[in-house]
Amino acid sequence: MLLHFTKMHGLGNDFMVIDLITQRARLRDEQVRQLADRRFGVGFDQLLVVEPPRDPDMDFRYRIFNADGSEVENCGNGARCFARFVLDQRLTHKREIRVETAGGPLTLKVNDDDQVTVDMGAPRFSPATLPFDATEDRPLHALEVDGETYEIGAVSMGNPHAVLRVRSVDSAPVERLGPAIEAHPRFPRRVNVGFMQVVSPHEIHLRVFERGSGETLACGTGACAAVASGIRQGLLQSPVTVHLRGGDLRIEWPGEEAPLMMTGPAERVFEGRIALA
Ligand SMILES: N[C@@H](CCC[C@H](N)C(=O)O)C(=O)O
Repeated sequence: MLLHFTKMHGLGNDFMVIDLITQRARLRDEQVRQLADRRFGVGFDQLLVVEPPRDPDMDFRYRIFNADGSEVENCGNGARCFARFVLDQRLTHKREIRVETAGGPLTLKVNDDDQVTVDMGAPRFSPATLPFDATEDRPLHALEVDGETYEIGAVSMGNPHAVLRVRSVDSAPVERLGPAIEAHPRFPRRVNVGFMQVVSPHEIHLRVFERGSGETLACGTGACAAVASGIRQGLLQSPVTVHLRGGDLRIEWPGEEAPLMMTGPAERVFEGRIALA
């Protein structure tokens, strides 16, 4: 059976997007991993699946799978691509779209300049929400990795994030510390790891080693988590421009229970058909 797909990206964080409203398919973990392979498959950081909503108040259900086949709760860059996809494919004519995700409902707005603004909900800092094995909810937690202690912010954006402040993203030990923190036993469901360089209260550089996908050129939920953690620590003030390797995101957060708003681009690259093995 041939499955129609669209290849998209948000700041170089790339996606295979499949419409399972007009097509039928059931993907096994190993098929996701094969499709994600950049040599033997289509190649992507995440697979995004568009389905009909289960809740009648929502417009769509949107499921997210990492390149390693694991299903996850949330994806910020994916949410923007999702919004462009359902409009471009004429699955909706709405420019403000409500979607169900495994991490909770999201509201997406396609702006007149075609940038997409996503209401990402409020960040959660309580260790149990990630989950993270810690007794207290604090702005920074000491985490021991390979005999050294690092101070990390722990933030849930529906999905779990550890944020580590570094002097420079260029010299940050992303390849060494990323996988070690991702699989740290204090994060029983693993974690996305952000390396944040503060430039000014309104500007940071960020690299993210993503759970289940490795380092990506950009991570939307990672950008939100870094800004929330930076504001909570008194290092940043809303709005914040986040410079990622693939480009910039604008993040706004008034604080407390208010939602984080993320604005950035979403691009279609090509379309194709593939036979499922
Ligand atoms: N690229 C994403 C996040 C995708 C999911 C993440 N790897 C996880 O496992 O939670 C983004 O833009 O937010």
